[in-house]
Amino acid sequence: MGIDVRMMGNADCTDSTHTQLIFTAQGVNVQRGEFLLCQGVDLALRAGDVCHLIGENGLGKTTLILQIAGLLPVMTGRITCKTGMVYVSHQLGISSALTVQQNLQFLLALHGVAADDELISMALEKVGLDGLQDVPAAQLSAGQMRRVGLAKLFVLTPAQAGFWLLDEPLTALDMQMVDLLERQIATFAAAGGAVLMTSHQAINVANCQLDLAEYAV
Ligand SMILES: Nc1ncnc2c1ncn2[C@@H]1O[C@H](COP(=O)(O)OP(=O)(O)OP(=O)(O)O)[C@@H](O)[C@H]1O
Repeated sequence: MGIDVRMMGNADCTDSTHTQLIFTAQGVNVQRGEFLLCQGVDLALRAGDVCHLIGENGLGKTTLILQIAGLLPVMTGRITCKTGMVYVSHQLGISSALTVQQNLQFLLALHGVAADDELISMALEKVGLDGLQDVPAAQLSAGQMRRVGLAKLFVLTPAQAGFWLLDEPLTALDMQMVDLLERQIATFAAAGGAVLMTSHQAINVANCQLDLAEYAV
């Protein structure tokens, strides 16, 4: 991949080649309602950073991602993001009633991007869904469903959304797609984007990691 893997301190990926600060979490408590999972999480990501969020099952990785995405409240601490955000999760966002093409049109519309058929065709081809654009998502395999969500990452530019928040993006993907996605992440980071992603697999393109175990209560 031509990318250095540098496992560095949790709080700040300061070795990034870019200096522009994109995302910060300061003293954030990871919690579901009253149930506190992790305390005082700090993270600073600059343009070019790809951060691997790790921790054992149930520690709160998805919960923190949902808090960052604004889908769960941040009761303690502060999160700032200086750019548009793309959130990809295996649980949310794809409607089984809509076709592949309609789903992607909808996902792009959420980011204020016009449904350009040529752009969508290009993205679907990239993620190996060409020919399936008129198929209802209900008829897709788990891996194909994942690819619909990931197609967003092949359409939006860092200028449109410079922060990617990816929850288990590699789950259910074959090795070829994992390789393609890692290359896309590396390209995005090199173009000035920043990424925070969970995965129980190693991520070759990560340059830092956030270990939630260090903040567990
Ligand atoms: N919808 C929910 N309502 C209430 N509690 C939940 C809900 N989803 C998860 N939890 C609880 O919150 C805790 C953290 O879950 P979370 O999904 O954030 O963990 P995780 O680190 O992402 O785990 P995994 O590696 O298994 O995906 C768990 O103890 C879980 O029981």
